[in-house]
Amino acid sequence: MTKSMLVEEAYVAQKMAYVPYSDFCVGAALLAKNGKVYRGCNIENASFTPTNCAERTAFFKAVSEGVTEFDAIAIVGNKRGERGELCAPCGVCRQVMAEFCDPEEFKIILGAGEESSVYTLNELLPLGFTKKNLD
Ligand SMILES: O=c1ccn([C@H]2C[C@H](O)[C@@H](CO)O2)c(=O)[nH]1
Ligand SMILES: [Zn+2]
Repeated sequence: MTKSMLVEEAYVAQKMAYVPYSDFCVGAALLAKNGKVYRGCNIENASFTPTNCAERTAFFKAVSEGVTEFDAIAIVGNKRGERGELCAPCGVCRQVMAEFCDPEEFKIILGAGEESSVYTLNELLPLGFTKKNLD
């Protein structure tokens, strides 16, 4: 599974975004260590706060099927009809990543068209609070 293949999977996921309030469509494709890809889209709600980001949709699909080890996630996001800019994960999604992913090994791939940038969790969530703090 190459970087660009995973970004393409994120674009497939983005098509399912349920976004009647923001019109901001996000897709994520989470690559598990077992080789499976879990796709997620954002799902909004009239009550706003129940909205789930694409990244967490992908994580919760995987974890709810017993899969908890991951290599990478690709994320794409843009307003409907606009050309994609890089879409970085929100703080809540970074925290969910920190629960399951190695801060240096897990790759966060932000895609926009043919372009992509890769980050580690340590770069996007420095000094994070994790289960290590509870030991
Ligand atoms: O990384 C992000 C950032 C935002 N959103 C969603 C939440 C909401 O539906 C819309 C606007 O914030 O985008 C995501 O899914 N992932
Ligand atoms: Zn989020």
